[in-house]
Amino acid sequence: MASLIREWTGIQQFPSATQTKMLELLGKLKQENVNSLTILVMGKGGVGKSSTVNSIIGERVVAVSAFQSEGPRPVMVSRSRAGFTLNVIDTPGLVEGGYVNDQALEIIKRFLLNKTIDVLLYVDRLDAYRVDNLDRQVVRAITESFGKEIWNRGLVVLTHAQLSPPDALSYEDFFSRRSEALLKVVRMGARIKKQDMQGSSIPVVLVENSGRCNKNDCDEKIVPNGTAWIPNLVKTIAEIVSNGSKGILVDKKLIEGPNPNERGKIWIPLILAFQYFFIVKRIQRAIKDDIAKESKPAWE
Ligand SMILES: Nc1nc2c(ncn2[C@@H]2O[C@H](COP(=O)(O)OP(=O)(O)OP(=O)(O)O)[C@@H](O)[C@H]2O)c(=O)[nH]1
Repeated sequence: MASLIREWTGIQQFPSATQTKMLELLGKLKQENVNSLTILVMGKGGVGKSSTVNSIIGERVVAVSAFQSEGPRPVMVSRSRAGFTLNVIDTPGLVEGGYVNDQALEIIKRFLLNKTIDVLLYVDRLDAYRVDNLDRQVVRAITESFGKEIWNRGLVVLTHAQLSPPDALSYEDFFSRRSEALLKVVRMGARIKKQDMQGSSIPVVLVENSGRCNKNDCDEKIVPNGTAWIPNLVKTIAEIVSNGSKGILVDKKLIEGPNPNERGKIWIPLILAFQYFFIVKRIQRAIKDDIAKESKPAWE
């Protein structure tokens, strides 16, 4: 890949418990002959995509802003550690002025040309209470760009995970309702039936990018259910890579979609044969019959 690959020094910023788990997971992947991973991060604007990229890499590699981000994106950050290369691609928000930003999608697709997406992180916020038609359209746009199969390699990331649920709901209840609602939208937008999913359904992972994130005794950042979220996210990514589905190679054909001139070409000989046997032949026969019936021309 044409980007600059740097040593993954950010990993040393993690507490040692996290480092150990991460290196173990990378080791396992290497045992399965996976020496590099390309993770695509997508979602609406302001949901925490760039912050999540920074959290995974352990460095401030992409600009984060409470308002609309101005840093150039898509951008691919590549880091290598002990013979393993991690590529994370941050992308611009997919919604602009209440609509799916098709132009951003086009730019993302072209940026990905000849790359293989190993895992898609579809990012949204945990602290949102509704899903709407726009969410479905965003998922549909991703599906139309990369094919339904991308969701076999997809995982939903819910940021802002350190929240107190409203209406006396327990954290687990709130999380399961929010994830179910989002997964339903993803299945609808991707037009996938539950039974069509390879293996189990799309995993949902909690993320808290804030510096004020709670920590456990080992100094690891935890979400309110007690999970150390960085190793958990990496573990889920590793599970997706090993789930038996294939990564998505973004080639020219995928980017340009089916050639409209090719569409329906296969039917042309069939239609011609149908016309010949059922229309031309019939008319010919009718004319012949007509001639045979008439003894004297009508004009005489
Ligand atoms: N509390 C909290 N804030 C977060 C979290 N993730 C992101 N933020 C904040 O949300 C704002 C937007 O975050 P970004 O990472 O820039 O979001 P983005 O999806 O890349 O946004 P766009 O650049 O608009 O596409 C920033 O102010 C972040 O500090 C999180 O998990 N918890």
